[in-house]
Amino acid sequence: MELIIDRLKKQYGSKIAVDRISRKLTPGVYGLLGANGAGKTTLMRMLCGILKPTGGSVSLDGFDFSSEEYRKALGYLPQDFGYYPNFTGKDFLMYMAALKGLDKNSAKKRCRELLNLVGLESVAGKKVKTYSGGMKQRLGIAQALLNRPKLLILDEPTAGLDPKERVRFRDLIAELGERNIVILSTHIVSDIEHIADRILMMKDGQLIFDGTPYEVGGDLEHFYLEQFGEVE
Ligand SMILES: Nc1ncnc2c1ncn2[C@@H]1O[C@H](COP(=O)(O)OP(=O)(O)OP(=O)(O)O)[C@@H](O)[C@H]1O
Repeated sequence: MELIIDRLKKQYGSKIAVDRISRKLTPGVYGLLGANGAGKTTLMRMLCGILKPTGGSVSLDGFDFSSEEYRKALGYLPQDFGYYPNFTGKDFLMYMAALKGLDKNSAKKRCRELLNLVGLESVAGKKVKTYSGGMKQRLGIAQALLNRPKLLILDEPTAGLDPKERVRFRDLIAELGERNIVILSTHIVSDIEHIADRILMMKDGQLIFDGTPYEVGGDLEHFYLEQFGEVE
């Protein structure tokens, strides 16, 4: 499986948010790191086909990102995910499953599996408005997995998770990354260090580093601050 990003660009007026990024990705977990405004969300939204690029293209195994095949292979957790507070966790997932075109029986089965996977089975019948931030985030991850995506894109997925949830999340992502392409963004360096196989660092719309946490030489936080000119 291969995701090919070719000279992808997004420009808003005179501001270039993503500056002709090219990269081939194979299965694994990719941590997209960058300061606020580096272009992470813009890049991810283009990879999800919900934001039209100014130039360039993206394809997954030869299918262009505007195609039905690409959309079917994609799972996405946006940064500002809209939950329905009066839905129960289970109803919310069933609703998302219907939107994604799953038939009722397979939706029921898949929802049960996913609630179990993200550890929400005991609160599945409770309303989302009673959930903690971390629980909502786990529900968001579950909905992104409904269609068994080959390409999973998660924008700031670790926001709001407590330490125990972080460990659970890390294990889940590592497992998914064995056979799928998982791209997750964050501006919290320590979150990515233990999760990602590769680190993609963004600054001013460009990829300024692409390598393994090992290549960084041990201290990612220091390396990151160096790249962003915040170390004397
Ligand atoms: N709709 C828009 N119109 C104009 N400029 C935009 C728009 N969306 C993003 N930008 C600009 O593009 C740049 C990249 O923004 P983006 O949201 O992709 O960054 P980010 O790395 O995701 O940051 P954050 O971590 O804050 O989400 C920023 O300078 C931002 O101000």
